[in-house]
Amino acid sequence: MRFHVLGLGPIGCLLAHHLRQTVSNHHSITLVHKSTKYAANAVNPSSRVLLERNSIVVPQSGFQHETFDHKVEPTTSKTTPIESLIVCVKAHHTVNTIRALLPRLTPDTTIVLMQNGMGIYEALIREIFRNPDRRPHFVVASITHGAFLKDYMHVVHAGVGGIQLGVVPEHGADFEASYPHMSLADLGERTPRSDTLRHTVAALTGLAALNVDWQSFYTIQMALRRKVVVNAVVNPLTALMDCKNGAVLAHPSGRAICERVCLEAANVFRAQHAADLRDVRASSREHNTTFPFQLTKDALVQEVERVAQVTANNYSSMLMDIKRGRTTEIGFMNGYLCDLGKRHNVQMPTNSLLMRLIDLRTRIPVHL
Ligand SMILES: CC(C)(CO)C(=O)C(=O)O
Repeated sequence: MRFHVLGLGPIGCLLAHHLRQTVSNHHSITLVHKSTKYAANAVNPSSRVLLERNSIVVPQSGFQHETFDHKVEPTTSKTTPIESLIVCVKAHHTVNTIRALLPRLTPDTTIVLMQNGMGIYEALIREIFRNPDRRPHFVVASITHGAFLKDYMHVVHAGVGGIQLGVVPEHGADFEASYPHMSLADLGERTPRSDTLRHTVAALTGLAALNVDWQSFYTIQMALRRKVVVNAVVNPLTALMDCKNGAVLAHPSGRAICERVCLEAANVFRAQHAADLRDVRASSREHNTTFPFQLTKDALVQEVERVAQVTANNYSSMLMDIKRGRTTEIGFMNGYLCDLGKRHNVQMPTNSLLMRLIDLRTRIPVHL
């Protein structure tokens, strides 16, 4: 089996390190670097992926390296098909990077989406994998680990959380059939196509140190929706105020904004749930008719409070992006919620204002 890790930010390094530690050396793990400069340093025999926890640094070697630059086509020498692609690039780079790797992706490939935000899978389906019969398998994940890069390929695992992953249902296959007792046998009869999915799920769920759970797609969707709301509050507020996550809800104004974002999110999730119910009734499939409590405004506010507290000492990824002059993932956070609002005719004034403020913040160079 050939694993490729695309994007060597904190989560990419964390996963690559634990994968190499866990899976046998018969399986190759290739790190796909964003530029030749980084790849050239990485192929140096002394180069390692460094994982730091509680000030102890553990080096990990045994990787292959490739270059990837989302502005250029991959070179023709790198033509081997990719079996398992673990995508850890920023949400807004995903479509471009995957498009450039397209000659190496087949319907047998399994793609794991590990990013912050929502709407990435939908963008890939809309813009690249339009034909359902030629689509790779997709796995989506929600991650609650806290990690940051100290240096290139040196990740600090600052807060131990977990990874929940779910297989995106595709026509003809219901991967949730036996939930909650899912096993690899539920991934269908053994074919080259189902094997990449089976090996990917087995490898990821084997990463004990990262607390990886395989969940039903419904559970993952719920986790992702709750996480996107947390990000829609914490990320823009910390980026605008230049503060750590713990500070945003410490003042009544921050709490008031949080309440507004959560109310708008709960309203749009409710509208989406009602629309799903109408579709399901029309198709006479079974569906849970009750709106999930976890997506109500109060439950969302509680979740934002919980995460802001657990990650109180962290700098959000959006604040770091702004400090480094990089594009933020706001389009896949508040932007995702606003798009959902448009689709279901729900007003989203606070989310849309936060988007505009972040846009302004990235255009006006302020020295933080
Ligand atoms: C949960 C949170 C806010 C933790 O920092 C995060 O996911 C991010 O920074 O993007």
